[in-house]
Amino acid sequence: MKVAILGTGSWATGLARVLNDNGHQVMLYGINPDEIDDINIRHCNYKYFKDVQLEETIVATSSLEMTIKDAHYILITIPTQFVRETLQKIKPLLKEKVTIINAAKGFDMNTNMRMSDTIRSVLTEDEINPVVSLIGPSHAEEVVERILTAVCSVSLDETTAKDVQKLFSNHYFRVYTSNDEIGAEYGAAYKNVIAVASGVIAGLGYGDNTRAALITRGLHEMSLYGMIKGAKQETYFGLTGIGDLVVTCSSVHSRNFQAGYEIGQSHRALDFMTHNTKTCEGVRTCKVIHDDVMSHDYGIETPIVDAVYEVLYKNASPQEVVASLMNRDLKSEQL
Ligand SMILES: NC(=O)C1=CN([C@@H]2O[C@H](COP(=O)(O)OP(=O)(O)OC[C@H]3O[C@@H](n4cnc5c(N)ncnc54)[C@H](OP(=O)(O)O)[C@@H]3O)[C@@H](O)[C@H]2O)C=CC1
Ligand SMILES: O=C(CO)COP(=O)(O)O
Repeated sequence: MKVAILGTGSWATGLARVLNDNGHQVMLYGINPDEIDDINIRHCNYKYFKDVQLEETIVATSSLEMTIKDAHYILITIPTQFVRETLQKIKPLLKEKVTIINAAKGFDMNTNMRMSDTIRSVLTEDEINPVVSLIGPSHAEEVVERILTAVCSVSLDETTAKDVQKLFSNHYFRVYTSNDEIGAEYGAAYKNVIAVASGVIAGLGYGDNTRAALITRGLHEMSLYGMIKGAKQETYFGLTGIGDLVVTCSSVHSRNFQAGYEIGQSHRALDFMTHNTKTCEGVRTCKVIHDDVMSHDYGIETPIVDAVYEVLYKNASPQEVVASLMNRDLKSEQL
């Protein structure tokens, strides 16, 4: 099978290795000449993985047309803000029906739609098979080292979910199926905001108790929000829920965690917000969710998202925001 992979960043490279290990033909589409040359000439991706030697069968190009040509699958591994424009470029190039597999986590830049809806708003049923998302606790830095990982192939269509499950699964990469597209996609986006908060509390010097409390209350908050959107509650006890939340809140590999850490250490977000160039989708996701909750009467509270919003967008002191979170009215855990 040929898989066209959008992006030459960390997740594109990590998943390219999984697919290459499984005997599939992979071609990466990139916009960064250094990353493309690294992959094609030096067989590495030095910017992201200093010590990893890649297989020569993993190739990259700046030609979207060459990447898409004869591809059975198109894997989206670019940041969410570029997904719509890239799909619009792909649309006229499609000759046969393909399966789009989304691995990006967040919302569309223009419409704030989740990713599967964004894909379906650009590409029609005549052009693509049912959309699949690959979501779960998986940092590229570990996948590229073939460290045991489990994720979900999420689709409204069971047959396509199973097809993608088979495509990726191997002895170090285990894929489950799920049909809760809404739950998985809102969870994958929401957990990035909680990961920023986790970095902030680490940067401020708090400990394991604090992180455990944050993850637990973060899960509660993200499941309430997901269910408002139509998610199944049980999804939040699975790989796309608690699994993805734990890995992103606890790992030094997470750019969202790193962002929060930097902010916690520097006691203000202004510097980070002005200078950051890394993929850190929790920053925008925080605003999307905050604005959505503020403008609707959903009947839920989102104190962690609100706190991160204050820090990122109002330049509030992280220390003071944490103190005010702790000083809220006491309540039952179920609320
Ligand atoms: N890294 C991970 O472990 C995981 C990431 N994800 C998700 O995958 C998505 C990609 O993240 P990740 O790989 O980490 O990000 P990276 O920052 O590592 O890589 C992003 C890549 O996309 C390229 N790019 C940017 N814009 C375009 C465009 N318009 N067309 C083609 N390529 C483009 C970048 O080029 P340049 O270098 O020039 O900017 C870079 O090569 C995100 O949504 C993330 O949440 C999901 C699970 C795990
Ligand atoms: O989604 C991820 C892990 O599942 C990647 O998280 P970061 O974007 O924070 O690195």
